[in-house]
Amino acid sequence: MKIGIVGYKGRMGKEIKDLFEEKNHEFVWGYDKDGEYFQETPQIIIDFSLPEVFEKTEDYVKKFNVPLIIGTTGLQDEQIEALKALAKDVPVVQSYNFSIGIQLFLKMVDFLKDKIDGWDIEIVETHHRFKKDKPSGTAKMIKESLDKDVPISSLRLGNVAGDHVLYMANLGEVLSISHRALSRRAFAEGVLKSAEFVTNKKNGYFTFTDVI
Ligand SMILES: NC(=O)C1=CN([C@@H]2O[C@H](COP(=O)(O)OP(=O)(O)OC[C@H]3O[C@@H](n4cnc5c(N)ncnc54)[C@H](OP(=O)(O)O)[C@@H]3O)[C@@H](O)[C@H]2O)C=CC1
Ligand SMILES: O=C(O)C1=N[C@H](C(=O)O)C[C@H](O)C1
Repeated sequence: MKIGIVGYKGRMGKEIKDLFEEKNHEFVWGYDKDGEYFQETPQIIIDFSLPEVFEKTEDYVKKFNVPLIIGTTGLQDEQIEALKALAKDVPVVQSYNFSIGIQLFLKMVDFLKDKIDGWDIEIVETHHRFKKDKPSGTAKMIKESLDKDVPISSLRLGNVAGDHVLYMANLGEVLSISHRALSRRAFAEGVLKSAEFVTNKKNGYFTFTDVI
């Protein structure tokens, strides 16, 4: 497929471009801080950038009338609503984490959440020093799936690709679930799966849970 990437010069943008090209897909369009790269109209747009770029992404998706895969974190509620509106016309896949491991993590949370009433529960996320948002989108997803207002601690250390730990403790024991992304490849592979997933869809709002 012919892909377009918003944030194509960034860490995730480059990882996604590399993986798609390894799989014989073609990078034909991009948008980044210094503007547009245009070789051809893309068949899909992938956005890993910043919430402030969202309106541009929205405009380009409408202009090209193509599916959107969006992994940018820190989106405002109105931007999620705008994505849902966009999904009436084109397929949209939105997730704050495109790794398989975090999907399994969320399933474990779903299994545990009504069994830990009265326990102390805390989320700790660790990311590279360049990450702009805090707490991570994934930590927010874990909190949301717990249906509880639990504290989140954020560490910004070196070049960590993405660690999330959920701690649960009563007076006698500590239980934890943890996930570590060893590189950004794990997220890029989820993006590729999502791009394949939307190829036969006309429209609709999906998360990565729907994809796997
Ligand atoms: N859902 C998931 O699985 C994952 C989500 N993410 C999220 O993806 C996003 C990108 O992460 P990452 O690649 O590490 O970040 P980067 O900062 O490396 O990439 C973002 C890119 O967007 C560019 N950019 C900044 N401002 C603008 C602008 N106004 N217009 C156009 N482009 C702009 C940046 O340029 P410049 O560098 O010059 O500022 C950069 O090239 C983040 O929100 C992150 O949390 C990350 C990993 C996995
Ligand atoms: O910015 C990152 O790097 C990451 N961001 C996502 C998040 O905020 O949860 C996903 C992953 O942990 C890497």
